[in-house]
Parts: sequence; C-alpha cells; structure tokens
Amino acid sequence: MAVRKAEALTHDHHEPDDGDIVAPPPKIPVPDEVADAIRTLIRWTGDDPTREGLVDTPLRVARAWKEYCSGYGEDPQIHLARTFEEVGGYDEIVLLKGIPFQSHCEHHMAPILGTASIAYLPKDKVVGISKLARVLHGYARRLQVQERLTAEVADAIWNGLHPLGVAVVVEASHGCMTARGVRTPGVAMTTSRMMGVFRDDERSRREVLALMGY
Ligand SMILES: Nc1nc2c(ncn2[C@@H]2O[C@H](COP(=O)(O)OP(=O)(O)OP(=O)(O)O)[C@@H](O)[C@H]2O)c(=O)[nH]1
Ligand SMILES: [Zn+2]
Repeated sequence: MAVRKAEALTHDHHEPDDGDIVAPPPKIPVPDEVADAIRTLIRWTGDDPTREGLVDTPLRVARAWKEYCSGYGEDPQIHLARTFEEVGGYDEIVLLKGIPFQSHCEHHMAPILGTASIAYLPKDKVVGISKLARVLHGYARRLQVQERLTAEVADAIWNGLHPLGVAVVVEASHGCMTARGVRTPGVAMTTSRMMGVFRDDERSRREVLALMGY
C-alpha cells in the first residue's frame, strides 16, 4: 500500500528524468574582439587557431572565463541580507569548515584551488549556513590574490552580520607556482583574518582555530 502511494506521488509530481528532453541553457554571445584576442594568444603560443580542433576554442575559452569571473556580476554582501534573529539565544561559534573553492590569481590568471573555513560568533543575527559559502564564491569568482579574498570574505561577514567575531582561514595552492614559474607543487599558502573577539581575545582565537582543525 505504501509503495503504491509512493508511486502515485511520483507520477503526480512529475520531475524531469533522463528520458526528458531538456534544452541546454542558452550560450552568452561573445564579442568578436574577445574571440580574436584568444585566437591571437593561441597563435602566439605556437598553434594554428584555424585548425579543426581549435576553431570553436576561442568561444569556449571566453565563456569559461566569464564563468570563472562571474563574481563581478554580484555583490556577495547581498547573500547576508536575509538573517534570522530568533535562534534561541544561540551565542556560540558558527563554523563552516573546509569549503572548497576555485579562484584565479590576478598576476597570471592561473587557477587558485583551495579550501576556506569561515566562522563567526553571532551577536543577534545568524544567517543561513549556505550563505557563508556563497559569499566566499562571490569573491573567489574574480581575479584575486589570496590575501584580499580572505579579507573580503571576513569584512563582508563583519559588515553584514555585525557579529562579535569573525575568523576566516584560507588554504590554497596556486597554479602559477605549481604549473609554471618556480614549478613547486605540493605547497599551500595559508592566510587568515581574525576580527573582533577572535583578534582581541587569545582564548576565543584558540577555540576557533581548534574547531577549524589548526
Ligand atoms: N602574495 C601573493 N602572491 C601571489 C598570489 N598569487 C600569485 N602570487 C605571486 O605573485 C608574484 C608575482 O611576481 P612577479 O615577479 O611579478 O611575476 P613572475 O615573474 O611571473 O614571478 P614568478 O611566479 O616567481 O615566476 C609571484 O611571486 C606569485 O607567486 C597571491 O594570492 N598572493
Ligand atoms: Zn599567479
């Protein structure tokens, strides 16, 4: 009986499945000058941008970069606008630990791959936990240096939630160090920004770093 009920439910509430034809999302137009710039780069690095395998590459590269840099189209602070004030007087650390992110360094436009741990000590406002990751990605999807990314995430939370403390620790490896230049894989850069009690109070700082696993 329960099974039949479940079947009826799935048929009533039709969800797209593998058999449905779903149109791919429309592709954004790429200005000629952008595609030309990528063709120029391909030629300069030693390949022929008119050969079959590379004909569509400038458009793909342009759209990929628009996606890597989609953070320019948003103000990440906006994700912190919807807050909850009724959380039963919760006044302990809130931590989202080890959030994977991707960014690109502003010096070489090479990938930065890493994780961030974001914590705050609420005063009267808490935010949906996914929003901390959204703020991170909003700043990561730009051309960055790791120090600024770390500071921007912390500042956004500080200004958006007016908490008692904010702690952000970012660990990342930089493609410009692994794939080129000094070519030293396996090293990670760590940056942190501590604000409020996490900066001023040694015990609070130790507590948040321990929760983060440091
Ligand atoms: N502090 C910091 N440095 C970064 C970051 N991303 C890349 N870099 C560094 O930026 C520096 C740019 O140095 P330059 O001497 O101008 O450029 P380069 O000749 O390509 O340097 P090499 O990478 O050493 O070959 C390099 O040392 C990079 O490792 C970052 O997020 N933060
Ligand atoms: Zn770089």
